[in-house]
Amino acid sequence: MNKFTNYWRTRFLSFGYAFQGMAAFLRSEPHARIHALATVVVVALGCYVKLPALQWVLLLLVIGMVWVTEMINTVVEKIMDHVAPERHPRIKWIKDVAAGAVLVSAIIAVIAGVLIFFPYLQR
Ligand SMILES: Nc1ncnc2c1ncn2[C@@H]1O[C@H](COP(=O)(O)OP(=O)(O)OP(=O)(O)O)[C@@H](O)[C@H]1O
Repeated sequence: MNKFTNYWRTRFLSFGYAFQGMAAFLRSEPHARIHALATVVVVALGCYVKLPALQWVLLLLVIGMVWVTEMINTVVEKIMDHVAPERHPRIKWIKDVAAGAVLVSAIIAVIAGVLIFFPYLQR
């Protein structure tokens, strides 16, 4: 196999692993299924009120931010549980700050959602 083919084969496999990661996250984390449901509801509402492109972009950005922070928070929790199963104030700090990142993104997403949808729901 030449270098070029090998490069694309490796990239293709990496995509496969990333999809496996998303599937594992959805399978194992109840939070993920709540996010999935919320995402479907919000996207359906966006289609119903026929959001313009720019508002779709903003909505998708905040939805993505919640997913990404939740996935990273879950990874942080799993790493800490694996490498340091004992209780320790530093582990509490790490997990609390990671959870705080999810909270920040969720609060921003709710505010953005209200600002985007409120004018449509008033009509
Ligand atoms: N090893 C530990 N040492 C000290 N505090 C911990 C430890 N593990 C968890 N905690 C505390 O308990 C909280 C909850 O941790 P946990 O790992 O159970 O996550 P969780 O928020 O319940 O996530 P999930 O519901 O996704 O499992 C942490 O934010 C932290 O305050």
